[in-house]
Amino acid sequence: MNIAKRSLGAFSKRFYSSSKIVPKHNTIQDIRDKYNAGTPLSMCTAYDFITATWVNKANCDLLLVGDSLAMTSLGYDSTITLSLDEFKYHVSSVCRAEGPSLVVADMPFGTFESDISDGLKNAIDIMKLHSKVTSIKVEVGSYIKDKYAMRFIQELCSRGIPVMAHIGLTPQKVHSLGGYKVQGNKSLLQMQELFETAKQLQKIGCWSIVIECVPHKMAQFITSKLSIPTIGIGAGNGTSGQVLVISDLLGMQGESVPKFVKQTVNIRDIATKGLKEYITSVEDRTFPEKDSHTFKVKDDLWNEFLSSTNHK
Ligand SMILES: Nc1nc(=O)c2c([nH]1)NC[C@@H]1CN(c3ccc(C(=O)N[C@@H](CCC(=O)O)C(=O)O)cc3)CN21
Ligand SMILES: CC(C)C(=O)C(=O)O
Ligand SMILES: [Mg+2]
Repeated sequence: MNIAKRSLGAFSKRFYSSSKIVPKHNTIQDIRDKYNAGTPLSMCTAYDFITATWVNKANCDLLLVGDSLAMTSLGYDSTITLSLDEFKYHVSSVCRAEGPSLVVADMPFGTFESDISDGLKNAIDIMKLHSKVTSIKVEVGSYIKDKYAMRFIQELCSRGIPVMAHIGLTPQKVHSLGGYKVQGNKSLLQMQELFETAKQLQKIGCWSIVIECVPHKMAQFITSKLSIPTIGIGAGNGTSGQVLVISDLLGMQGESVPKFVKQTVNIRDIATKGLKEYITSVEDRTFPEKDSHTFKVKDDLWNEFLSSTNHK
């Protein structure tokens, strides 16, 4: 046994030291290291190749293919109507962008609620879309009321599928929550359940937790009692990191956004200004310009062409 162990050790040492199979993006361990060093984690959604290229180029730690794309990219009025096939199409396009951001993909509504084994199959299918998909994110209510989601998450974790849980305001439960409302501020019971849920999720193996729309104090308290990173959205700056929806952050839609959003630039205004300039230049024929936007043919060939036709 000693010999076997020694030779295996030698093999693995050789294998790893000469191996070129190193991930070209952040791993969960990289994120853990940053969290352990006390550095806040940045996460942002992306919905397609182009937005994913921006997120990677900006060196965002984590990239979420969020089911919010139903509303921001596809124009649905909630995340509930999004189909798994529609979602997968977006996950694939996001993953084609190169760069460091660790890709997490949401489990859309209806892909795991009816049956655990269906849910596992769908999670595996999402992971199989691209080697970049590193973790699945699952929305979960209180650990007492939502025993099903807790079990599903446990099944994923026990199979080695990394899970980022999502608690607080869980948009897929908009109807049972009665709207997109702040959570963990209504009653003692609700606050205790939120805290217990977070602890249970860590216990069953989640590697991180998104906390959405809860009071700053609650999110900070939960974060201080956990040893896995929390990623907040509308949860104050006491979490281990922050996540925002890219179209909110960059002002891509210009419609009303939740109060917790910080908009850093206004892409929609820049884009419409650029489009108006283009339209004007088309209408007044200043575009395309003679030299920079057009192609030429040699004079003698052109003359030959003209004389070969009947046209003068
Ligand atoms: N563009 C976009 N950004 C998001 O953050 C987002 C989506 N879409 N779609 C899915 C969910 C829905 N989310 C939302 C939507 C609205 C509020 C909102 O209006 N909240 C109120 C507080 C309501 C209350 O408790 O009184 C707010 O004032 O921000 C919050 C989260 C978060 N997610
Ligand atoms: C808002 C984030 C956390 C999300 O779940 C999404 O974008 O779908
Ligand atoms: Mg989501």
